[in-house]
Amino acid sequence: MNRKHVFLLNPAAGQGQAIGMREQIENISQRLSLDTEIYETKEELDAQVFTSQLIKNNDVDTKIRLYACGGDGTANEILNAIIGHDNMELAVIPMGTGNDFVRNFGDVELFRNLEYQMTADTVKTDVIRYTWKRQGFSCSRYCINMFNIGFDCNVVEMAGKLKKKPLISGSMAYLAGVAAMLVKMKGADLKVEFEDGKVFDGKMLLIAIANGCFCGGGVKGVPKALTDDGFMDISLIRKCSRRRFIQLFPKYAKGEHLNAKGADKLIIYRKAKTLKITANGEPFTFSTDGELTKAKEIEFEIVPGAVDFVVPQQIESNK
Ligand SMILES: Nc1ncnc2c1ncn2[C@@H]1O[C@H](COP(=O)(O)OP(=O)(O)OP(=O)(O)O)[C@@H](O)[C@H]1O
Repeated sequence: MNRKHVFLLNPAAGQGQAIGMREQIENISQRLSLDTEIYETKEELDAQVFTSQLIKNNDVDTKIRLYACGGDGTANEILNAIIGHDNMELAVIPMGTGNDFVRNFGDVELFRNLEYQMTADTVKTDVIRYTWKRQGFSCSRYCINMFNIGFDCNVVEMAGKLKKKPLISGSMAYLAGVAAMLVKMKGADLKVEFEDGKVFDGKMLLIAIANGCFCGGGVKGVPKALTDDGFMDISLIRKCSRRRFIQLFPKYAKGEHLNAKGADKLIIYRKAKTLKITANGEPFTFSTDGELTKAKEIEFEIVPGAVDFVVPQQIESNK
């Protein structure tokens, strides 16, 4: 089978570092005699549109490795084009702000090594399908890393606004977003229906529905999530005082909050294959792999082993 390597560079991700990769990609491709194409995304959803077109024009004997050179948002767009198609592999070169999905596979720096990426094997990775109504029509899309609603989602929203200001980097914007949201402590008011019939109905600080553990640039908010166990992990933190959450936050960031004192009363943590969330009132904002949407009701379902994901390993040097 033939093999092609297609790099999608997102100039809007992180600090725009993806654009600087062009020369390095060309040099390595030449040295390893690889069939390579480079494409610079032009706008939101362009990575998905370009990939769909590529799949349409592909012959059945060519395997394509697609490299999301950006953050989780770029990877999400490629995922939504390749899902259900044979001979497609997803690689992520972390050049975004948070780069949270690759953190599930160890050293982020390994993912920045192009040669490792171009020669690595893939692993089967689960994804989460979600269905919601847009202008009366039912839509389904896929998430590779995490959904956030409430506190974490509000931080993403605030950080997105701050990032546009001059001299504020992505990580600074995220920290400022956390600070702003600690002042507001705005959560969400939702009905959460678990697959075993249990229901949580009311105000909460946040809920995360996760395939991977990390959000917000390394915050290990859903610490038991595994990308290949056939389950999504659901972490719900009940409404609590600012003081209580500030106490908990250092543990939350490190993924040590589930064993903290009083955590059993504050946190509902479950593994599940399906889940339904409905707004008690106005539609709520949710973040999918860091991108924001509004919905009144969403249904989630795990799709086990849906993607061949490239996991680079250190290559032993001969020197
Ligand atoms: N040329 C472009 N101009 C503006 N936006 C673009 C362009 N190309 C892609 N995008 C959009 O940029 C957005 C951000 O990309 P991405 O999520 O990969 O980076 P990030 O937000 O810095 O990283 P992370 O999600 O890991 O924090 C995506 O919504 C994508 O659709």
